[in-house]
Amino acid sequence: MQQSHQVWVLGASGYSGAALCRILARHPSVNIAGAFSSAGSSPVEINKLYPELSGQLELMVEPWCDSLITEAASAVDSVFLALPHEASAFLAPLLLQQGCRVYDLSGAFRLDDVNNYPLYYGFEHTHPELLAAANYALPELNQSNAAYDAPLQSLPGCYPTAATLALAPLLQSGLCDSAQMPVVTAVSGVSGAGRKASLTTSFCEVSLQPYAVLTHRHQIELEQNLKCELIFVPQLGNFKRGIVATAVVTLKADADGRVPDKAVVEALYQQAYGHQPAIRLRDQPAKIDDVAHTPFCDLYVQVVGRKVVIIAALDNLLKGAASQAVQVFNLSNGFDSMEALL
Ligand SMILES: NC(=O)C1=CN([C@@H]2O[C@H](COP(=O)(O)OP(=O)(O)OC[C@H]3O[C@@H](n4cnc5c(N)ncnc54)[C@H](OP(=O)(O)O)[C@@H]3O)[C@@H](O)[C@H]2O)C=CC1
Ligand SMILES: CC(=O)N[C@@H](CCC(=O)OP(=O)(O)O)C(=O)O
Repeated sequence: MQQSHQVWVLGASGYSGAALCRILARHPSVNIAGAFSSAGSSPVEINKLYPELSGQLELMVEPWCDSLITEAASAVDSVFLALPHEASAFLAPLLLQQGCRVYDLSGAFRLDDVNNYPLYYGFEHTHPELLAAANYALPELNQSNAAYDAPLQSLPGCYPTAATLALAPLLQSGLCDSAQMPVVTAVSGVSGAGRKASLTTSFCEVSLQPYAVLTHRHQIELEQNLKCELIFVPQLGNFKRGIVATAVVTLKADADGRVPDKAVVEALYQQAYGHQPAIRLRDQPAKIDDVAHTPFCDLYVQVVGRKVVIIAALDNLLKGAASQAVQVFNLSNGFDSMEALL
């Protein structure tokens, strides 16, 4: 029998942390040695916070305290951080110093350029060396085994997971007209904003609405991933979980005016993702209910003449956060990438 891998989950009282606990609890080679909420909160059974977990998961969520850091080296192999960005930026370096492997679900280590942190995240980053050392862990695109040995695994944002998976095969193929910027519009369920109460996400206030147009922090993350400028319009939808992202690109005509046909474009996606267990290539656009509560990203490609639309759908709390983190954990530790996820 394989030895149990000891893990902590910080942010376990939040949406993505609780989703992580639920998955990790059924991982045959993992023991959740600690699950934490913010300092100053009270210890609580996770199924008191999330009654749907009753009968499925018994786990105490304890208040975090920074003095626990010194116990990390002896207590755990890995720590999952499902925390606000700045809290991750502070804690990850301390946990790495203790020799733990860190899986960070926040944006604290996603960007290459440290100067973008004040602008897009509202804080000064004090560990630029970790931005270079972190692996940007999008398993279907970053497939080098060595990347998953890095002690710091930085998980992509939910919108960038959907939009990067949608666009990468085409943009990398050289078949697109580079004079036309790709356009991405994406609608997210309200759980994308986390569990903490806020007026904008309260029941009577939520109504389909674009926000942070061209200024969202995922704009820069997407441009970094796809190595081009693009237009990104996120929208809040009045449903709980899931994202549908619609990406639009234009194909380039060759010198004789010929344009690649649908079969050529579909073959690119088949080649990139046909063997990827967390991606489902669909012949119809997915609806939210097809992907909610699943670890999949569903992709649909339509081509008419030079016009291409790629539609990606995923659960923001799973393929956009917790199940992707477990996929990455599995890759780091030599398990099947979908262990505990199917
Ligand atoms: N929601 C989503 O769809 C996605 C979220 N993410 C990222 O994952 C992270 C967590 O998001 P989400 O689950 O939505 O957030 P939530 O607001 O639902 O949960 C945040 C968690 O962090 C805890 N916490 C807050 N501040 C601190 C602190 N200073 N020290 C220790 N614990 C703290 C909270 O504890 P308490 O309950 O006591 O307040 C809670 O457990 C964020 O970085 C987010 O950007 C990434 C992809 C998708
Ligand atoms: C609906 C909603 O509010 N969504 C969040 C994105 C959540 C996410 O995945 O991104 P991070 O990990 O970068 O926070 C937002 O727009 O801020």
